[in-house]
Amino acid sequence: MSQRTLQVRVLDARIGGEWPLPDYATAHSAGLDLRAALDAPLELAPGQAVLVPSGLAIHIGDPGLCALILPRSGLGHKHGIVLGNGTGLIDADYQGPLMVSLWNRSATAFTVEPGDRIAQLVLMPVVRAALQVVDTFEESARGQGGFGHTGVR
Ligand SMILES: O=c1ccn([C@H]2C[C@H](O)[C@@H](COP(=O)(O)OP(=O)(O)OP(=O)(O)O)O2)c(=O)[nH]1
Ligand SMILES: [Mg+2]
Repeated sequence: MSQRTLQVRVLDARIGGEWPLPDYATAHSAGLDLRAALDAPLELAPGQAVLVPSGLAIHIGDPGLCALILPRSGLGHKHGIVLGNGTGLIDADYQGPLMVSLWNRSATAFTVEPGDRIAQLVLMPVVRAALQVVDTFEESARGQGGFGHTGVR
């Protein structure tokens, strides 16, 4: 396991007070659960997306890292509560409030309570590309085949 320190600013005093600072739920969990720093319950209508503050700001400060915000599988599968942006990408130089775009993709309204764990943050390595323009590629076995060209079985 690799571990880094991560600078975090607590923007909502309930974090570290009535709600714990994000932590890994089990010894090998990859994600830190983020909470909804809401003042009141939030009802998400079917199809609605709302930007929810996490109450935190992070500064990764290392161009070799980023963070991803991912849905929680239970909320996503059982209740259709996923992310309005698919996946949130947090750049290493971002210092603003960490926000979670919560999207109710289901046909049923869903209520998020203040302090609910709504998404998870995963720190990831980044390899940045230096683009090299070429006229042709050395041909690979796959070539231009894609989008299911290998079939299903
Ligand atoms: O779910 C998310 C996604 C992004 N961000 C913050 C961190 C990220 O570094 C910044 C910009 O995100 P991104 O580059 O994905 O959005 P953009 O629409 O391209 O905005 P920008 O023009 O600011 O880069 O917004 C969040 O707080 N939550
Ligand atoms: Mg951007």
